[in-house]
Amino acid sequence: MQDIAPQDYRDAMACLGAAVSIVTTDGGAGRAGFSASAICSVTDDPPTLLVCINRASSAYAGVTGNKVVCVNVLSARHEPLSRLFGGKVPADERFAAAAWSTLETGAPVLADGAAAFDCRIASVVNVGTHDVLFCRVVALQRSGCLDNLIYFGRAYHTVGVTTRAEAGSDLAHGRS
Ligand SMILES: NC(=O)C1=CN([C@@H]2O[C@H](COP(=O)(O)OP(=O)(O)OC[C@H]3O[C@@H](n4cnc5c(N)ncnc54)[C@H](O)[C@@H]3O)[C@@H](O)[C@H]2O)C=CC1
Ligand SMILES: Cc1cc2nc3c(=O)[nH]c(=O)nc-3n(C[C@H](O)[C@H](O)[C@H](O)COP(=O)(O)O)c2cc1C
Repeated sequence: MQDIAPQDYRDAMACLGAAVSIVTTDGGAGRAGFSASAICSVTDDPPTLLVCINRASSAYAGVTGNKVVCVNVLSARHEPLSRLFGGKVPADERFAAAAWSTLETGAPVLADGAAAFDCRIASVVNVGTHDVLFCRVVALQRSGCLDNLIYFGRAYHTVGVTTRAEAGSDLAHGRS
């Protein structure tokens, strides 16, 4: 096995582009949220996704205490919001920069996000510095699914369908 330094691993991971979401929580353990790219779909039955959260994150106590999260998928216009939720800014200041509602769990739902997955945390696996959260989706919200904010090469980018008025409904039916 090669001895792989964390920096070498990060340099290689910087080549793996990923969509950016804001993961939020609220409840007895407080309101919190952070920008996240380490998210993926696990299974559609039961609808489950996973989120990797650094245990050093300011959002960690809230997320694991409340046991609920909402994964708010971001569009291109949310880059400034993603920077705010990317660290060092107090939670109140992060949330003051956008409009929020709730679905079933009480975790904040971004009003104009591309999609929102409202989840209860079903199980947690500790791996190194992070916890992997397996999240059961209990409610959904979809709005204009026209573009995504992407993080690639340590910078923000956009990918999307901007020229077709029916793109949202086409995507909903799996057509491309
Ligand atoms: N999965 C995570 O926890 C991620 C954390 N970040 C945070 O944002 C900072 C800036 O990131 P970049 O500008 O992309 O430069 P970077 O060189 O720190 O990271 C490059 C890539 O490595 C991965 N990565 C970074 N930190 C990681 C961590 N602690 N655990 C697992 N994977 C990690 C991500 O895929 C990231 O895009 C990072 O230092 C980190 O604090 C960013 C992306 C993912
Ligand atoms: C584009 C981007 C993606 C990130 N992805 C994750 C992630 O998947 N998991 C994670 O724990 N932190 C991720 N972070 C870092 C957190 O957003 C945040 O910076 C970290 O939790 C520390 O912030 P704090 O000041 O709230 O403690 C990401 C940051 C950026 C800018």
